[in-house]
Amino acid sequence: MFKLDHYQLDDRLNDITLNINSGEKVALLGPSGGGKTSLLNVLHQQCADQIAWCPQEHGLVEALSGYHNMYMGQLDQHYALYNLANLIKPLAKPKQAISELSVLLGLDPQQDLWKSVSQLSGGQRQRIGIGRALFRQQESFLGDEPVSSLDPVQAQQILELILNRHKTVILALHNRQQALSNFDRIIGIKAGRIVFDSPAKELIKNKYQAGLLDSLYE
Ligand SMILES: Nc1ncnc2c1ncn2[C@@H]1O[C@H](COP(=O)(O)OP(=O)(O)OP(=O)(O)O)[C@@H](O)[C@H]1O
Repeated sequence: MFKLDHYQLDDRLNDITLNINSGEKVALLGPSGGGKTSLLNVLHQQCADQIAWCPQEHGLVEALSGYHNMYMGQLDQHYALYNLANLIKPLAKPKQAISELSVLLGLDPQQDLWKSVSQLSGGQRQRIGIGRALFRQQESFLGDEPVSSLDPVQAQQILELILNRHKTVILALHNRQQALSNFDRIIGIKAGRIVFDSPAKELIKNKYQAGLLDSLYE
């Protein structure tokens, strides 16, 4: 589904060979500046219109409400006139769907959805960005540290929501434990190279493999 063969991107990514199949749940781990975002961007570009995409910089429109920012996830799936009508007065169907989604994200559908996003906290904005990606309703979700601003309980709930709603998930994460306990496959990236690509269970039970994970951050 996602395939790279000795891929090079200036000095950001070096000799990346990678195959991620439909149905895989993959976490990208590595130090800051290691290349996780660069890799996600390249994978996203391979089939952008079929992906629920949650970048680190959410690119929310500050002046618009949380509702309208979440709706943007489906902007390319509707006619311009439908989008315009919904901008002027939220339409019943997306309003219902986005309200339900906001509850699952721990947002108040009466309050938080209707403030302009410039009035929301960092964690609330992050959840609006996740909501926009979820609202795309695609089989694959790609996200760059999507739960980094959330408390551990909420982060876990939202990770599960993302994992349960998508067949294929690829997330860059900073939290090793979140990666090991929720994902099947872990890819370690450092200085633009893949340092290891391993089943999570091997990293947990095999001492040599666990050492690889430690060395990623040394
Ligand atoms: N647009 C760009 N043009 C050139 N180099 C870039 C660009 N964006 C990032 N880089 C460089 O590429 C390298 C990898 O950055 P990248 O953002 O992919 O890492 P990361 O693992 O996602 O880091 P973080 O965890 O801090 O988000 C870094 O050295 C960074 O300075």
